Amino acid sequence: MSSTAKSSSTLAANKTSTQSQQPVPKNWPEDITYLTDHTYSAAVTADQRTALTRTGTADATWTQIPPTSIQAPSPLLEIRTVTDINHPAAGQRGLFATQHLAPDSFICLYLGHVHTNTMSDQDPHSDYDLNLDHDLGLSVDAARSGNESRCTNDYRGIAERPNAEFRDCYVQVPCTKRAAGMKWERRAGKRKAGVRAGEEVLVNYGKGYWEGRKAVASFRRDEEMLRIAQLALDS
Ligand SMILES: C[S@@+](CC[C@H](N)C(=O)[O-])C[C@H]1O[C@@H](n2cnc3c(N)ncnc32)[C@H](O)[C@@H]1O
Repeated sequence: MSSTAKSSSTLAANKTSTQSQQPVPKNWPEDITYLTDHTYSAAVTADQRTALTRTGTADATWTQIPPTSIQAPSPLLEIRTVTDINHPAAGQRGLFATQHLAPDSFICLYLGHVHTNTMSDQDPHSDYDLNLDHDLGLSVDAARSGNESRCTNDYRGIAERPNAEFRDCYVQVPCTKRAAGMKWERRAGKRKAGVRAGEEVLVNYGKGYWEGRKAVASFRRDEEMLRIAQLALDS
């Protein structure tokens, strides 16, 4: 599963996550912890964390997202329950733009629990797992905790093409070892071609995602999940 501000009154601030007094977006699922930054599995090593930090010039083209562009909840987005019965994810949640999101503009980070890709540290059944760094063997799972991004659906069966995509970017995180007290650390963020106000934000999960879901559905003998995965693969 990679722009700016409207009144925060479009997002309810009357509920809080279980861990803090952090306001959560309207329609946020009650059983999911709302995050404002990643959490990390104990299996993620200090070396892996360091490798996520911007050090060299090879990745200098990656966008640095200024802290002012990252708001939680995001005023750019609204989580809605999909009521259109022709929508393949009807009854589930989807993510919608509250205003026009300009082409190539930053939309939202994909936050969740960063884990290693070892069998013991991942949930193969998760529908919310996004690769963070293949070489480092790290992914982000938003199955139990995350932010608005976890509600982004795949474009298959909904639109002709995706209108957003996940791109690598950097955000500033606190660092006591740096004189500035901050360093740039890698994240996945959504941006792309432009999304009209009220339009659903859709990405391309990739065929591999749906093939994986199909395999899990077959293993679980979950007919409904199998049907959805096959539909997505056929569309
Ligand atoms: C990351 S979640 C997306 C948010 C999800 N709709 C929700 O309510 O939390 C991924 C799951 O959403 C559903 N989904 C997303 N895009 C879909 C599509 N194009 N067709 C059918 N189901 C889709 C599938 O159940 C998939 O496993």
